[in-house]
Amino acid sequence: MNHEKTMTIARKRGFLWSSFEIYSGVAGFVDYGPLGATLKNKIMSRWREYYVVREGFYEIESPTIMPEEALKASGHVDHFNDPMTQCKECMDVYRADHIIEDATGRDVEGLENQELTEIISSEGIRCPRCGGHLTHVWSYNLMFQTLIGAKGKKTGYLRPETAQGIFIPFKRLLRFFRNRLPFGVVQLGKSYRNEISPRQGVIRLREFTQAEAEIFVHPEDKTHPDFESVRDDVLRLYPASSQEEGLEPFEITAGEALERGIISSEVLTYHLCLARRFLMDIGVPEEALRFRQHLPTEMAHYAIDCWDVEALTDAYGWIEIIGIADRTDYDLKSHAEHSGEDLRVFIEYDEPRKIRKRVVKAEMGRLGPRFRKDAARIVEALAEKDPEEIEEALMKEGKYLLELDREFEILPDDVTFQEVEETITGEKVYPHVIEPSFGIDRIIYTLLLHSCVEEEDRTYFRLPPHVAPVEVTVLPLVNRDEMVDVAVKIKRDLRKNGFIAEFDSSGTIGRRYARSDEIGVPFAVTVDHQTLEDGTVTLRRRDDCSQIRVGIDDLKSTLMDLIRGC
Ligand SMILES: Nc1ncnc2c1ncn2[C@@H]1O[C@H](COP(=O)(O)OP(=O)(O)OP(=O)(O)O)[C@@H](O)[C@H]1O
Repeated sequence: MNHEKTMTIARKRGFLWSSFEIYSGVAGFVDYGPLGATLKNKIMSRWREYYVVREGFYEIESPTIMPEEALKASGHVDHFNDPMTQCKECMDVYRADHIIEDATGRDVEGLENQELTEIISSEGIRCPRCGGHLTHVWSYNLMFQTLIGAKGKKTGYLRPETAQGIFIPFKRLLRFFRNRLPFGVVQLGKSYRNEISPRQGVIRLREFTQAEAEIFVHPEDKTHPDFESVRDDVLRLYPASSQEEGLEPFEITAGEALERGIISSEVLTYHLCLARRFLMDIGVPEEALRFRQHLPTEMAHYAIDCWDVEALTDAYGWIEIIGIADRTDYDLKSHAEHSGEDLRVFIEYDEPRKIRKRVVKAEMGRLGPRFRKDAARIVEALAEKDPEEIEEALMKEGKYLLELDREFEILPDDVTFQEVEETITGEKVYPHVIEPSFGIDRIIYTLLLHSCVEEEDRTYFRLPPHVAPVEVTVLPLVNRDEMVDVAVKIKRDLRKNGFIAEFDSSGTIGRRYARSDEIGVPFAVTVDHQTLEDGTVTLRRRDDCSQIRVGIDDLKSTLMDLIRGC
């Protein structure tokens, strides 16, 4: 369906509104109206059902404001930038890569600012609004900065992604999962990015909702215990090589994509399949989806493999709605380095292993008299050090400086080096992280766009019953008191039993059906003359307008099967 028509209905019927409208609005913010908020909650509940209930991951909730140190460690303070340019005449700002892509059709993601500046100049690209000249390109950090505390001495940022809130308490999470890999943790919530020119409505917001899973796996074991259940799923893939050669996406089973090495690991392939299943479950048609692999120029240097789930839109072409990446050990390693905490996991071997290693032995007879009360801790610290480092310093410099709370000078005769055999039971490793990162707002946009159906005499959202914001409308055939009373009672009874039911008695029955259809209500119950005689009602399906008669007493169980059975 077409963007304009879908958005008109979405606005009119209370799904999505521009925020702060009475104050002229602010780009990049959106209000979910009553139906939009219910739809969003249902989609998020469904997501939880997939990832928390079925996959067995656990959900956590961390603050949306984060201290600078944490985002410095994650790389966001220094690198979470977009290339920006400004019109010298009207002062409007633009994302340089987007403006070039729009003007030339070239994909320039990953190019340096200098290269972008040169393209703008050589292609004669001007301000799309007023035709003015554009400035050189510079890096603009996307995070919203704030000050923490009454004296405002500590710099903080609104989180640009929910993921970091999972990496930071990793040690506690590891203990919660009894020090065993693999395990998965999810977080759903708001993220904030001060996007340069959010002109694309709900798909480029400054405040948006993410649902992210961080799955911690052994770096040498990227299998998935349930891979067989998705092996035959068919994925539409657009690998980097096909993009580079100008080829089209193609369909392939998950099993074959893995065997041919198109997707780097079993666990990553499994998560591509799971994302596809989830999207189809909530009503996004398969034809509107493809999996596009990141090109080497756009992939983060630390990642092994990244795939964007993209959805087709008439207004914006293919848009990324989910990113699924193998982020290796990058995040945990950098948080470990910046915080000084050991964020590795001890992996026990199946069988203990014997190893030979070189150790340093301190000569207490020499160190004792010289360092007295400090001698014991010096001996302990030396045993922890890398013997090669000490040996090299002693050979080259004639001394080794041991840094504790102060410096201690160790001389060649203070230590000896020995080869010993040791039995070790395991080793410490940084887990690798598989990250499916869902943008809930873009998914809702895609769902509304693709479920909006225009037929001869009606336009409606064909939302699956389990995600439709209103599940059933109860209507009296005509506005006679007896029928209205029964209809109101049925609606109340359905609400008490957990159904989202509405009552509608305004206009003709045709208008009521049309209104109910338009917002995607999958079922309508009509109280008519026969109801008053035999206690049955008509149950009408939105999609094909077919009707069946059901006893009022059976209505709940029938609806339960129809809605929850999906
Ligand atoms: N400004 C935004 N508005 C709405 N959703 C967003 C926005 N930025 C990211 N998302 C959503 O969060 C998901 C994961 O975030 P990620 O950091 O991978 O996005 P991204 O690659 O930076 O997106 P883009 O390249 O479109 O800016 C995206 O797939 C998208 O659905």
